[in-house]
Amino acid sequence: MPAPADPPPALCVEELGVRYGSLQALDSVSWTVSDGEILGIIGPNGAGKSSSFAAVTNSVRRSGTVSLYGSTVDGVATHRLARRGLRRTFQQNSFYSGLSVLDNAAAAFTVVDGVRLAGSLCTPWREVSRRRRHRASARALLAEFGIGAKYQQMYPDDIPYGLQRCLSIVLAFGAGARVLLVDEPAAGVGGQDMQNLAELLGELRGRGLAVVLIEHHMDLVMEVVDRLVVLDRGQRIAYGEPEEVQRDPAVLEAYLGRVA
Ligand SMILES: Nc1ncnc2c1ncn2[C@@H]1O[C@H](COP(=O)(O)OP(=O)(O)OP(=O)(O)O)[C@@H](O)[C@H]1O
Repeated sequence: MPAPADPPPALCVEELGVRYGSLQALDSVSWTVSDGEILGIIGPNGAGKSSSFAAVTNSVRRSGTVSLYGSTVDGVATHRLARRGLRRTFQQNSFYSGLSVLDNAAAAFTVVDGVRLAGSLCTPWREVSRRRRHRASARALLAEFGIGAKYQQMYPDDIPYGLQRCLSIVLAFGAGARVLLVDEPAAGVGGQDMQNLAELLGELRGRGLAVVLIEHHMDLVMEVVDRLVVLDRGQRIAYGEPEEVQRDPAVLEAYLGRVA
């Protein structure tokens, strides 16, 4: 009997290209990430890291093919990809700033469950119990990730910045991410906050998420990633295990050498 085929990777990116006018921001870049794995994308400023996320989520015009769990998602709208579990966080936090941390988290569960306008009008009591359920799930999610009652009642902008960065990731998880693209979570954080981020990303990997991490802080990258893609001027110049990539002369020249 033939051996069963390996399952497809969570996300498979093939020959991704992005062009802004005359600038080739990304040129035929390929990589994969699997469930329970963290893939890092690094590279100097302007290398094409954020464009990679924009391309994968179909928020810019791009060439190449992207497959989610074996199904091509070329041309699928960004919000539909999110509903299918491909979600991203941004360099800037994007909370509902007029809602408490708890209500932001409850909104994530509403996203998963869907908004039911007809239900709200015709069976409002069901809607009330649905909202109560979402708040209970939100409270449990936040508590599970160490965001206690004290912070849950506050506005996101009023909680410590390091916690805001973790909250973005927790909300994306709560909203149903199976493949999570995390864009520079450690920008502006340090010390214990950086360690908390590393633990959070490791926790999500342990829960089977496929995580793609763009990050400039090399200590965080080297602590958490399983594999690395290195970009420079839109080209993939290295791809592999962190230790191997770290020794690659092209990487030392293009990126690590400039950091040291
Ligand atoms: N919307 C845009 N229009 C035109 N050029 C853009 C646009 N977005 C990015 N670029 C350019 O494309 C190139 C790649 O940008 P990108 O933001 O993907 O790089 P990056 O690796 O994420 O950089 P950084 O580390 O500074 O965030 C850069 O030269 C950038 O100036």
